[in-house]
Amino acid sequence: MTKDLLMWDETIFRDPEVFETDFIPEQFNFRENQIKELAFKIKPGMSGSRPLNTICRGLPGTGKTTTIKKLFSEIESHTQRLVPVHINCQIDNTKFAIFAQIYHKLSGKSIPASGTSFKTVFEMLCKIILDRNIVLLVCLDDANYLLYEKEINKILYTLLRAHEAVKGVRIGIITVISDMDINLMEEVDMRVSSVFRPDEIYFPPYTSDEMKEILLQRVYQGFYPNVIKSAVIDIVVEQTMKAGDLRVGIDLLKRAGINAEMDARKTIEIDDICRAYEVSKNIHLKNTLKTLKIDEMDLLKMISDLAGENNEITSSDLFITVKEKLKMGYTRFTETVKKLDSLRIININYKGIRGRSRIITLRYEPDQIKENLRK
Ligand SMILES: Nc1ncnc2c1ncn2[C@@H]1O[C@H](COP(=O)(O)OP(=O)(O)OP(=O)(O)O)[C@@H](O)[C@H]1O
Repeated sequence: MTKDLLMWDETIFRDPEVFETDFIPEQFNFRENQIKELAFKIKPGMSGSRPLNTICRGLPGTGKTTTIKKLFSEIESHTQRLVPVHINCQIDNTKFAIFAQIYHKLSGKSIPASGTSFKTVFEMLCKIILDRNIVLLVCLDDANYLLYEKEINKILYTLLRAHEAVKGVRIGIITVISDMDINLMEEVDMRVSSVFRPDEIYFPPYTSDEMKEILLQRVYQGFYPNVIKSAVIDIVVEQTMKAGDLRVGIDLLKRAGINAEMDARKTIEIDDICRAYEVSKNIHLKNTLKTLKIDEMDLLKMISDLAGENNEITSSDLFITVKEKLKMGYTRFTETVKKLDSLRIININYKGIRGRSRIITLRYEPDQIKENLRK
């Protein structure tokens, strides 16, 4: 019986890979300007000069990482002079871990887990750069993760001033930020800002038509013909726009396809999408929560606790508790509430004749939020 199930080779997926999170699409529309701009900043590195520093900014799922990965593979296919290194700061978020990753990329070797000082790693790295006469281009993706412990200052300072420590070393930096409220230049100290001077490249959210075209492309590549009707795709687009993150739509297609296959059907129906959405909608939540600062997470957890007890939450009552338990000031409190609203995690409704009293409600189940808060 098990054998029959596993060997059943009829599938509606032509290429399941296209629904994976690390899939790099061949066709990458609506980001031509960003690619062009970033290429222009990087270009000096191709002939041995230092690339210009940049900040790529945009909400989650707006194609920042894909743009960079595409450009990096283009660089690698044209030159060995400029060496791009992509760092995922969600995973590597200390100075040592980041430089160890860069060393690994350049040498193919890992740093021994213990006993190697940062100074040694740095010197080994600079030696490779000089010996091979290369220019380094480091992308700090999801750099918001470096802000928590102010680690960003140590990392940027070391990268930006490397040429002062070792003459001839050239390094360009791309930082990627998915939090629209963070002004990186305000977060770094003077020693860094005086040499960093990045240009910003903005990645706007996709419109509904753009989302539809991107998702249609995945459908053509990922499913066999006629697996999903146009009207059903429209619902996927609608749900994706509601969540505000393209990843939700891609995940939704994959899960809906699996749902249809589990029922041994050859077409994806609306019900498959609705069932899938219950899981896929968390992708956006997870991506959004990861961009929050610690005190913002604390406030959200408090709202979730109160909402879980079926309380009506007015902003004035909430502030009394917040002031007492989180020691948060009023300005920061209103800023954070506004941010949670703009990220579509909470809703703010105005109540009362003069509309002064604000009621806060969650857009998700309280438990769903608490489960996805990393802490
Ligand atoms: N223009 C596009 N065409 C096709 N697929 C796209 C496009 N933009 C984004 N995607 C897809 O959407 C998903 C998210 O893209 P990406 O990781 O590049 O976003 P991001 O802005 O870096 O997000 P985050 O800030 O959360 O890291 C990926 O699966 C990517 O393939």
